[in-house]
Amino acid sequence: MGRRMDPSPAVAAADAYRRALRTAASVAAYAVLARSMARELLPDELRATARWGASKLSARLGWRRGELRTLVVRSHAGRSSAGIVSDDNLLYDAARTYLASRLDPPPPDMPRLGLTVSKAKDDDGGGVDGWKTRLFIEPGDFTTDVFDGVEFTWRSVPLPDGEKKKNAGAGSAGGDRDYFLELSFDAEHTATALERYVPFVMESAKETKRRERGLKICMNEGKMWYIINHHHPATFDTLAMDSDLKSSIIADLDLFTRRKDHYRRIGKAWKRGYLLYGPPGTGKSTLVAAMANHLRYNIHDLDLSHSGSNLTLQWLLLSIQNRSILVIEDIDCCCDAVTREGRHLQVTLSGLLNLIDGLWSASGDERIIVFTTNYKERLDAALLRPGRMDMHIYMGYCGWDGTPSRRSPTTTS
Ligand SMILES: Nc1ncnc2c1ncn2[C@@H]1O[C@H](COP(=O)(O)OP(=O)(O)OP(=O)(O)O)[C@@H](O)[C@H]1O
Repeated sequence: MGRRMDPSPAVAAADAYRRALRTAASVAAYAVLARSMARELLPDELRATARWGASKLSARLGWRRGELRTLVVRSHAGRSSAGIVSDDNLLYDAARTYLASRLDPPPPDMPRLGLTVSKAKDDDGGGVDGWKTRLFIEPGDFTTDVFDGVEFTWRSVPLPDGEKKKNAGAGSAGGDRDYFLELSFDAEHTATALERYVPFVMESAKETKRRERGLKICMNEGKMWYIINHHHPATFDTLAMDSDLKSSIIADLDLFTRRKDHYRRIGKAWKRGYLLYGPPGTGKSTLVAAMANHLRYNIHDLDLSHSGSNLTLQWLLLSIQNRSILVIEDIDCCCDAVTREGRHLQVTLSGLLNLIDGLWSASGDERIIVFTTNYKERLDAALLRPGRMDMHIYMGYCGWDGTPSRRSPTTTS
């Protein structure tokens, strides 16, 4: 007679649940049991899918699985004792940006949407650079979003008339503040909402704003940066370059932007250096423009012959904002050179490198420095030593068939 094997704990649990399900008297009891069963028997991914399916089903059947929790997201972060509205609520603006990107293209089940067309202002609020459209939920309406298998409902709620007055003039969004947002979800997912979904909304909005940002190119004269709009059409798609090399540069840039915590952890300034070298006219400046367009970073094109002393240079470097590319072209000949007026430059290469590694690195985040040269072999050893420029990229002429010549990039750190 064969020996009966003991069932595994999972099989035993499944049998016990099946028996209980058969005898469950009510729909509510069935739902509670099914949820416990899923929690114990399903792997994480399946559980998320099951949760999503269950929430869809419950929405269709009109019954709620659990208690509904609603977070109220107002346009301002609080109110002083005098009743005056205080700082902007960053989540409110981020949620509007995030929802606008989710509503474009408009979902078929939302026949009515709000639309605004506004001037696309440059970052510094200065010049106007075209216009942008934005879709949003009309007051009284709602939209749902599924994140990690959990359903989140965003509802736009009009402010009571009395509150509208108090809000008038607060912050930059004007009439947008005549309503607030409600974020509702099953109360059991409160931790997911606060710890994962809200940060996700904030990050997504940040990314959208980054993509919409108008770019600048800044050129120096004395202590000043002169700023013009940057509309260079070059992108990685238009750049003629070996495809593997191109992909490795894009991957390197993308990794850099995501590694804030990594740089903090290892105690290094969040910056990355690229040395572009190769004959004249092979696309080094074009590559810088493509990098700026890809990252949505401003370019600071530093001409050392216009920067005077180390002190002026220090001033210039310190006034560069985060998310910028600092470019110094023809680095082989711009230090220790002579200006057009015949004066010797007071900037030395070691002074420049010290400033970049020291003060400049300590004064900001997420910055890229690019040196270009036609003659890598003429460069000072201090510039080529490992860790100084993180990636050395050769830009060569195209071959007869139009394929660019290639050398593997060298990564020095
Ligand atoms: N690889 C390339 N892909 C696309 N366009 C290119 C490429 N190389 C050169 N060009 C075009 O040739 C012109 C000169 O290119 P660019 O100024 O970028 O070269 P460079 O290497 O920076 O030159 P220099 O060393 O003299 O500064 C630009 O108009 C650019 O559009």
